[in-house]
Amino acid sequence: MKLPFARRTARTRQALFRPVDRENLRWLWTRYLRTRAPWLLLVLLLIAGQGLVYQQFLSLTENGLRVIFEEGAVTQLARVCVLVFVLFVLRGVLSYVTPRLTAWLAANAVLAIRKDLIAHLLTLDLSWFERTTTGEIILRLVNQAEGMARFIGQSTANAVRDAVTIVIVSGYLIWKAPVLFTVAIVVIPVIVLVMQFVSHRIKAIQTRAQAALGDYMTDIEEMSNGMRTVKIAGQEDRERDRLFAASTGIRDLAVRLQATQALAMPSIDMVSAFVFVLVIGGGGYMVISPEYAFDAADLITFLLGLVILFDPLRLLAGYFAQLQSSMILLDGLRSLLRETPTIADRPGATDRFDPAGDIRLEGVGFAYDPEHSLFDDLDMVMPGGRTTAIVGATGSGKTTVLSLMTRLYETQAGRVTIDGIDIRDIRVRALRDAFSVVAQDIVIFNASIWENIRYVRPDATDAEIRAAAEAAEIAELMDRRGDAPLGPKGSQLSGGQKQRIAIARAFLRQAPIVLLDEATSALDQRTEEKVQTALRRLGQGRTTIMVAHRLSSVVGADHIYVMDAGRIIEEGPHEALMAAEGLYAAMFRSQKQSYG
Ligand SMILES: Nc1ncnc2c1ncn2[C@@H]1O[C@H](COP(=O)(O)OP(=O)(O)OP(=O)(O)O)[C@@H](O)[C@H]1O
Repeated sequence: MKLPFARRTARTRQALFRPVDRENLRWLWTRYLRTRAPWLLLVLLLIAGQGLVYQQFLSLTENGLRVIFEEGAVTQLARVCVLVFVLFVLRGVLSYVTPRLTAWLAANAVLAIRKDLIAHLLTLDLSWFERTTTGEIILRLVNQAEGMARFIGQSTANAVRDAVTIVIVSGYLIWKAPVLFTVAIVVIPVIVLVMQFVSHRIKAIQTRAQAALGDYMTDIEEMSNGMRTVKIAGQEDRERDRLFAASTGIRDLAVRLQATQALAMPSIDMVSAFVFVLVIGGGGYMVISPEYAFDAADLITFLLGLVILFDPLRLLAGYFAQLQSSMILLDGLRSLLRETPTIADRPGATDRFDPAGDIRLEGVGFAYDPEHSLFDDLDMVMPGGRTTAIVGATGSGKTTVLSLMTRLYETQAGRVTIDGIDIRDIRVRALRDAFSVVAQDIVIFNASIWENIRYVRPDATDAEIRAAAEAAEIAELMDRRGDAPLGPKGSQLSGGQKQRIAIARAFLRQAPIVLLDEATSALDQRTEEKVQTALRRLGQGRTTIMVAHRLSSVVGADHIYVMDAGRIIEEGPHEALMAAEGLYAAMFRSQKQSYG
């Protein structure tokens, strides 16, 4: 019978503070709190002051009672009353100053945590962002950081205050009546067991509650981003039901969490009632019995002491219950910081390379998902200063080639070189500075066209921005809209207008290598022709790599690669490919027939 119980206790005891919790707390302390140690010490002193106020109060009350019971001098009674009043004013002052100080300390610590999280987040690989939902990110940066502020600040300060009060008042009671106090604390093991049970459950519920909240935020983000599709497909009801279900899930978990946390306090209440019965009985007997030097004033003071202990004990129990939730939040924050970027500067990485040199893919192997490789042994050469085009069926890997060159993804075999230098030996910042990219997924911020173009080169002059806008055929719209923001994600612009902003950015950036991924696909034929001419001008003397479905736009390229399912199936200049009568020639003819 004994063994299973012992095992169970060992397991639950481990659950109260898991090794990871201890490690996380140590991290929180060394990284964010230790430097603030002098302030924390001051807080502790203020808190200890509050605890001492209670002890003094008890001692004064005892004196006051003696005056009443024994001597009956009114002046002495008045003195006691004044002192009690002064004590409570002092406590009032302390309980105003302490939270102000703790709130300030906590807010600063959380600001430091938030800054670290944001800075770390921006170092993570693109692939991490493609795996992680927006909800999970917001959850950490907003909710969990906020929760940490509460944990570090007010709740911990209060808990320390309560603990100090308990220690000081208990110390006083032990000194006054050790036997009676021993009777009172026999119930402590019961409290410990209840707390272990509660904390174990809270951790499990809080983990699920955090996941549910993250999913809910992701659902909201998806719904609001996809509103156009939702409305056209008439799926408002479905979205509503999805969000209702997610909200209901959160409600259920919140109720369960509160219910479990709330278990802590009534358990203390029940136990306290038992303690009072013991103390009134035992203490009363001691007063009545002549064997003990224990009078009515002693008993009343002791009972008052217990009453004073009662509230901090309840609050402390509540705090321990909350602490378990905070451990889950802390681990959530920590888990983000534990993510390490794989694409980072190698030791000794260089800034020195000639971006105008040839770009080569040598025996490149790559897979997004380990089960399905996309490239097995891919070789490509994009000569410096020339225009290379990559064409082929959708999903054949064209955009991925560009992603590997800019190190948004890392090759898993072989290497990519620029001017003969492995791009992994080049500093990531220096490598990316060498590229201007007009990608398929154009990011437009909710600012003016002007500001949107400037984004890629904040130090550009007004004249440079205007020239870029003119080259991209967007200057007229830019003037017309003035400072008006473009709506979230540029929702007030057409696809072609967004594309022209992206092209203007490429003009403004003036980087030595230009990557154009379906750069003009959304433009009408006349605008496309104008922009293409401008792009040819931009590409002069620069290495240009263009991905296009519309083959008419790659006719002028120096070299064309035709891709299929991650392999190069044909290559050469337009004329040679036409003469070869292969896939390219067939595609070109069929497009010519369709578009004229
Ligand atoms: N981030 C990603 N995670 C997982 N798989 C991806 C990712 N990006 C692309 N893929 C897959 O890799 C393959 C190649 O994609 P890629 O975007 O390179 O093709 P593409 O030739 O540029 O296509 P398109 O002409 O349609 O733009 C596709 O099968 C695609 O589903």
